Amino acid sequence: MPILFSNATVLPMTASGGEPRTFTGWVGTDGDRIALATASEADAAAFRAAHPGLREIDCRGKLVMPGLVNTHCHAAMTLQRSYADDISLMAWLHDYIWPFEAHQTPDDVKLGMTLGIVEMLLGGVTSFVDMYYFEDRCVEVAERLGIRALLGCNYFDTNADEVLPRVGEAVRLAAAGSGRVRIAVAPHSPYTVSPENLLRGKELADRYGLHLMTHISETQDEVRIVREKYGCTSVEHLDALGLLGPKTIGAHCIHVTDSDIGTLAARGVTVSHNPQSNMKISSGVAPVERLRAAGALVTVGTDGTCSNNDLDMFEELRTAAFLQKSATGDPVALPAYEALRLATANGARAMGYADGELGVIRTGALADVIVVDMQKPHLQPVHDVVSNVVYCGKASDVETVVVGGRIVVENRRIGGIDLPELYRGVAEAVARIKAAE
Ligand SMILES: CSC[C@H]1O[C@@H](n2cnc3c(O)ncnc32)[C@H](O)[C@@H]1O
Ligand SMILES: [Zn+2]
Repeated sequence: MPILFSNATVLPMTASGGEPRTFTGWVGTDGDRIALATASEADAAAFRAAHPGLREIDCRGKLVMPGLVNTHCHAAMTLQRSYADDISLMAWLHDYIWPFEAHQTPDDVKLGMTLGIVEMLLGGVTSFVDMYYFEDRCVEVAERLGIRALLGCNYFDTNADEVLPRVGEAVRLAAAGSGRVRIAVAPHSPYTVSPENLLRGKELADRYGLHLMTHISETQDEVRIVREKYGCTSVEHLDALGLLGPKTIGAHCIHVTDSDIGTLAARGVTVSHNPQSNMKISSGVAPVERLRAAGALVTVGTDGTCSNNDLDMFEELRTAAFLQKSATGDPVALPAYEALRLATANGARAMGYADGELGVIRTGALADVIVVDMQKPHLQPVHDVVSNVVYCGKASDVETVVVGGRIVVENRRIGGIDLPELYRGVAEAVARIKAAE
């Protein structure tokens, strides 16, 4: 059903160039696309007349903007939220996360993924990039809840023979759905996956035309391990193997040399910056401003809820901006509009959408749109709407969410989801997994 958002403050965003002006007006959808973005009441009236039976949503005092794109996540790790805090990445993985994950069933992952997607949708995330296991369950949940997703089949050396032969099947499963959910190949990292298995993943990605995603240069420990094994940096290692290209998404990229930065930019790699996870695990600060200056495509992700510990992208992009200002000693670093662009238009590009096709509000773009209620104490007054969104916004300010022209959240409710039942199921699964450890 076509939708008309009326009397809204509209923040269109742009894929490149300067800031477009916000305007007061109307945004209309038809099918999965935006069919109207106008300040003209006459155009809105014509749209109404041409679309009898449309759903009109009064957005007085509200902001209509593109949905947020989370480019690095392990959504099913909601099961491990606050399970292992205040320790280093290596101890966290070896002593807590991997033992916990060893006892998870596909249905547990389905529950964790459901909780993660519910949290993201309610917080205005309309697209996400994920790396985890049991992709068939993840495809099923993403399709059911209506979010847009790029789901990476994660593997290590230990399970490459099990995961890689299933990639083709996952691709076919996703292709049979709505088109909003796609599959990617996801070797865990250059320190846990051998060159041979990295190349097997790359071969599959090329064969099916898929994205490839991995963790890159996340900690000093990684840098040391990779240098000891291969005599070079993680970026040099992956580049020598031919793994870096425009369809590669590298999470973190913290401990990178000037030459690595040049390589990431030259190859067109997406760098998913995950500031809260990096701060919490004390991994370091990614050189976002230097990456941007070199021309790299930088985006924002939350990482999993065991290292964050939530999936609030408003918080995340605020942290991204604050962290660059703090780390560089320059208050001008990563200004509000640029931070928001990382989490909208840049994220869309990272997922393979053409500039202007997603992550912006313009006629012809995919209709992934959110309505933010600005009638909140922390969002008033509005000297600058972008500043308010980036520096004051919260996931809980999102009222309505539309993905591909379909309403998936309305008045902060997701149809067909019984939240108390979901929380009970999650608690039971977690209790069983912990008892088995
Ligand atoms: C790649 S998902 C599968 C695998 O990776 C683990 N993991 C989650 N977050 C991180 C991170 O920030 N760095 C390294 N590994 C991570 C996750 O628990 C799964 O085992
Ligand atoms: Zn991660």
